[in-house]
Amino acid sequence: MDTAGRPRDAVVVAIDGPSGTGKSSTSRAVATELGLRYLDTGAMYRAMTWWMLANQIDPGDPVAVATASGKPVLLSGTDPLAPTISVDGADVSGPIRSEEVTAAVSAVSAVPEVRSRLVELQRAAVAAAASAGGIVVEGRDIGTTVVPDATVKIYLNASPEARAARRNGELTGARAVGVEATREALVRRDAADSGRKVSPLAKAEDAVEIDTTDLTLDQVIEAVVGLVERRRRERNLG
Ligand SMILES: Nc1ncnc2c1ncn2[C@@H]1O[C@H](COP(=O)(O)OP(=O)(O)OP(=O)(O)O)[C@@H](O)[C@H]1O
Ligand SMILES: Nc1ccn([C@@H]2O[C@H](COP(=O)(O)O)[C@@H](O)[C@H]2O)c(=O)n1
Repeated sequence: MDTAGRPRDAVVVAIDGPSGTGKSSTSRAVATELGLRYLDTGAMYRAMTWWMLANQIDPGDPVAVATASGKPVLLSGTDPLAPTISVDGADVSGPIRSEEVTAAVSAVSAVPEVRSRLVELQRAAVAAAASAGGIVVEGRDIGTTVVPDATVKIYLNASPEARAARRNGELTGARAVGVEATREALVRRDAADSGRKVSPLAKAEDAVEIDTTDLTLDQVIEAVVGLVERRRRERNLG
């Protein structure tokens, strides 16, 4: 066992960064390539936000959100090839990506009671994955708060322009709002996430920062896999 009580060969990879830097795409590919589980913590905050909206609780009312934060039953599936998220037994993987949820998620995520509940669930998922070799966890505060003793910590970054172009490339139909509006929305959300008091979006001191602006997704995946494999070799030699 290591100092965290995990099997010595269990690997925890923390991947943090602002929206549109490639965390989900990179995390799922790295987990698949290395035979690890995968947890999308952003989907958990989105699911909590979706539940608040569905139950007519004002996301801008921190007291109401805090009071209700223990009610929804959230369940994350950690298969990187088919990750899932359900609320009270219902699959919400589609609805949590709506514009309404995206506009409200930062406010809900700033409520301390929401964070303490979801961090508890995230740590339980990390512990459960240890016997299966480990897990890649993506989010905003994984390396700083959720798993500060992670085997490898990565902080992905990219210019707002590159991130907006990528995000805009995903938006279709009525959701396509133009790259400038997308950039403004990303910058607004980044500011809210990094400016909040409780576990803000931040790079852990011991995280490796990768600027993905001019890298292809495959190059980012290759870089992260290389870092994990190097750390595994160092630990086996230690
Ligand atoms: N290095 C890259 N070069 C080009 N496109 C990329 C790169 N990384 C990711 N993408 C694309 O950008 C879009 C956003 O990627 P992804 O969802 O992985 O970002 P994210 O950081 O998880 O965003 P969010 O935090 O909002 O979920 C996807 O369409 C993905 O394929
Ligand atoms: N560890 C985390 C992960 C996410 N959040 C909040 O959720 C929002 C959505 O995350 P996506 O990865 O789906 O973009 C994000 O903007 C944060 O407000 C968080 O607080 N902590």
